[in-house]
Amino acid sequence: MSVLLIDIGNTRIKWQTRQRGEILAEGHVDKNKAPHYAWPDSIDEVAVSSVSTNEELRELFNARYGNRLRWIANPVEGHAGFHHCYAEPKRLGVDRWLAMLGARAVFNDDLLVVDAGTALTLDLLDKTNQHLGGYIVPGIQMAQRALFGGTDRVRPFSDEQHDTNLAPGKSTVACVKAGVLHQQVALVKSVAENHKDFRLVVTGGDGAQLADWLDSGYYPNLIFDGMELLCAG
Ligand SMILES: Nc1ncnc2c1ncn2[C@@H]1O[C@H](COP(=O)(O)OP(=O)(O)O)[C@@H](O)[C@H]1O
Ligand SMILES: CC(C)(COP(=O)(O)O)[C@@H](O)C(=O)NCCC(=O)O
Ligand SMILES: [K+]
Repeated sequence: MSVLLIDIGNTRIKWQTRQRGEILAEGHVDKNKAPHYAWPDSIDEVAVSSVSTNEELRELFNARYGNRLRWIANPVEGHAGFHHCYAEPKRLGVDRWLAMLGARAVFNDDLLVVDAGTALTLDLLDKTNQHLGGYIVPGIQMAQRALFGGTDRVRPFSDEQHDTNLAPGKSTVACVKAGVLHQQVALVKSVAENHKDFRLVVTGGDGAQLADWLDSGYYPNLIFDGMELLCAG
């Protein structure tokens, strides 16, 4: 049984094809290029998780995959021993929920699941699968854009591009890049410090960059792992 797993985030679409847990192929595409993208076809089942309300994409995948398609827009309440803490569980981002399910498949510990995408999310899941809550802040790109877009003189000067690290910046761009990265690393460290027994697990498009500055592994496939588990029942 082959499955196509598609994760629609606020910035881009990621996909993988899998057979019994083995990754056969993967890719990513900007949302606006999705209609003209060469989507895999010889597939038994397709699951799409989406945090973006996008009827065009839904119609696209519906037309392409018909009754093979399962659309996951919200966490499934009462799923396999997972306990929500939101009064309205459907409001929890389905990507956060799937990343927690995916992380649980790998680790039995208390978990701090960090997803560095458009937004940076941090979620605490204890050993009994009780979601204790989390944090949402702008992700790296969004935080930088807020500064460049919301001020007159903090500009993305093209003659100031360079590698990013946590050292104090010596140009506008360096100050913004180092500042935003430092802020994100410091937030994760601070939450981890307050939950010392929780294992830190990092995923998301900017997760590898973040994990470099943290005492943590990078697990790029947590959302897909969660989706595959959900599809398996
Ligand atoms: N090939 C890529 N294309 C676009 N963004 C990328 C790519 N590789 C890494 N990134 C980073 O990943 C971030 C998006 O992460 P992702 O987890 O895909 O977000 P979302 O799920 O919110 O769409 C971007 O802000 C960018 O910094
Ligand atoms: C927080 C998010 C925007 C993160 O999305 P992403 O960065 O992966 O695009 C998404 O999980 C979402 O829309 N959540 C709904 C609100 C909530 O989780 O409470
Ligand atoms: K995220």
